[in-house]
Amino acid sequence: MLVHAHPDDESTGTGATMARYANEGATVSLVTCTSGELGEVVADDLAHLRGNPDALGEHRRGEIAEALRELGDIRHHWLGGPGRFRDSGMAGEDTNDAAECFAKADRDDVTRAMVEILRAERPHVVVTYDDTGGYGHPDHIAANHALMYALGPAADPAYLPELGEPWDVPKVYWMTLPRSFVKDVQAAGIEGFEPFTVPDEDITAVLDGRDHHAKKLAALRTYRSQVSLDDGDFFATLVQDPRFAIEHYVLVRGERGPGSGPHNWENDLFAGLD
Ligand SMILES: CC(=O)N[C@H]1[C@@H](O[C@@H]2[C@H](O)[C@H](O)[C@@H](O)[C@H](O)[C@H]2O)O[C@H](CO)[C@@H](O)[C@@H]1O
Ligand SMILES: [Zn+2]
Repeated sequence: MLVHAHPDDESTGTGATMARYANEGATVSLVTCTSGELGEVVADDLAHLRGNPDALGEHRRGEIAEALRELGDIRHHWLGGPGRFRDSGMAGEDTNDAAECFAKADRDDVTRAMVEILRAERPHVVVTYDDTGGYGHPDHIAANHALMYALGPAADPAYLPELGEPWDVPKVYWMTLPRSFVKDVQAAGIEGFEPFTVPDEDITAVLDGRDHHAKKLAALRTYRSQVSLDDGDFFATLVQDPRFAIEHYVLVRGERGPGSGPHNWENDLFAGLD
């Protein structure tokens, strides 16, 4: 199970991982916390969505449905239901304080909604952002908190038993990028990734999803409101590189399974589970 903040985050950060496990017949579920109502609309033929959060949210809900079909058989949940928690906007924007935004949502409401999904899906592995949200977006940080604060209650038989049988998630990973990745892409002229990386020795798992790079690209292409892969900017250049389908994780809960290479990286998130 993967927990992401906005439509398109799942494909950008973990699309190849999702495609690999869906291809292998594993049960892959996704929790998206907001519909991304405040995103910048990059496609001029979608200009009518600019300044119309409800319309953009509805449009992005359609985009993610199409994107997930490109990745494989993915079970999709909106945290609290579609539109329940709304996009908080980029860090520092006034919208970060809007009553209905995800970053300001009531902790009990968020935990209840996440526990309901955790107990329904009973995932052996859960993936989300690190506690910086990857790049500091309030909704990404809130998504990390939504999962991490729900792990205890989900496993507690005394917590809202009406939400289902308790479930203790065996393994949790946070997504990240190794510092070596930056050196690789800098050689290709792609700058700006350094702040979002960790030392290679801090990585615990690497999923080489290059066999699924095409699916990751196809999923990203469905997000026309947010992503243009043909404008030659650094992101468009990055995603075309097959190395973009190599996805890296740090284990933050559970036992590390067998690995390989100089840092003994796991190459399977289910490593060590029976
Ligand atoms: C990848 C991601 O998390 N995107 C978020 C982010 O989008 C950025 C935002 O629209 C900003 O104004 C742009 O300049 C930047 O290029 C975008 O990546 O924040 C949005 C608002 O919270 C969110 O909807 C989008 O999914
Ligand atoms: Zn996001």
